[in-house]
Amino acid sequence: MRSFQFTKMHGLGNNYIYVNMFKESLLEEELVTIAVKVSNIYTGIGSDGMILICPSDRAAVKMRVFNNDGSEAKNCGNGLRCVAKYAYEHNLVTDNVFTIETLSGIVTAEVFVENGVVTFISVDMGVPRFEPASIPVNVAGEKSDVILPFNGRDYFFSCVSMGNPHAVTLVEEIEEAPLTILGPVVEKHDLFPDGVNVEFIEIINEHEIHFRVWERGSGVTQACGTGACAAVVVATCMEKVAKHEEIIVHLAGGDLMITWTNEGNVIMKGPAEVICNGVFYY
Ligand SMILES: N[C@@H](CCC[C@H](N)C(=O)O)C(=O)O
Repeated sequence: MRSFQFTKMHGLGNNYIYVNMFKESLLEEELVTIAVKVSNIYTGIGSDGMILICPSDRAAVKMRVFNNDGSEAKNCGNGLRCVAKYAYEHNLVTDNVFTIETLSGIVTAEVFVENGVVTFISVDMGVPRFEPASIPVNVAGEKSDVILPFNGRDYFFSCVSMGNPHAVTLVEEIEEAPLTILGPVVEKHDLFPDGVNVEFIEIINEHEIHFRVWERGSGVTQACGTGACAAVVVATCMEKVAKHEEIIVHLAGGDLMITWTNEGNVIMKGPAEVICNGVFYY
């Protein structure tokens, strides 16, 4: 039987099994199976997926993200904050500001430290992309908006890439959003050849929104960092929230602070927590 050491961490309840690939050596061809195994709540550890913290020749560290169905994603906002905390607290980096490579590019993270413990993290998530091919979404023309009829009602989804694909729709009452019914239908809709993360948002005022997510490859989660960024970008384009100001996104697991800056980058700020450390046998 083989084994590896892991740390389970969460960002606002969005929890992953983190593996330090500076020390561990998992076989590439087994990563999908291992991600599914560790995520299983009955026979594994139980998580939204698995995240590898790897050496990088382009940045201080590299993050690889696997959803709990084994699919690999190109980005993860809550994962980035947890990776930043782990990297700083395990001396993989020495500065408070450092870069993290993802499959969708390199981002910069800043950690805020109290008594050697990282309590808060800010990540420059880069520039959102709207072109249909960059999401990808199968629509003609330049606009990435789609209307999906469901249960006698038309849902208008604005699509945006934050390195991974998002479809965001506005609802009147967040508690009434058909998260578990419409979420999986949109996630696997033919319009989205790579699948999509599905977000429902309710505008509270020009500085606050409610947010619920159905994540591609993981289903309902407590929070989605890239989804919160996408939500603020879409709400800004619809002129529902203040432009270039910090917006508080209320997720099921807590709050994220998101700013779509004048320069075009999206800044995400929020916490990250360690749950436990252990050894996984497989
Ligand atoms: N929870 C993440 C996003 C994880 C990947 C996503 N499910 C995908 O497949 O793109 C976040 O915090 O951004």
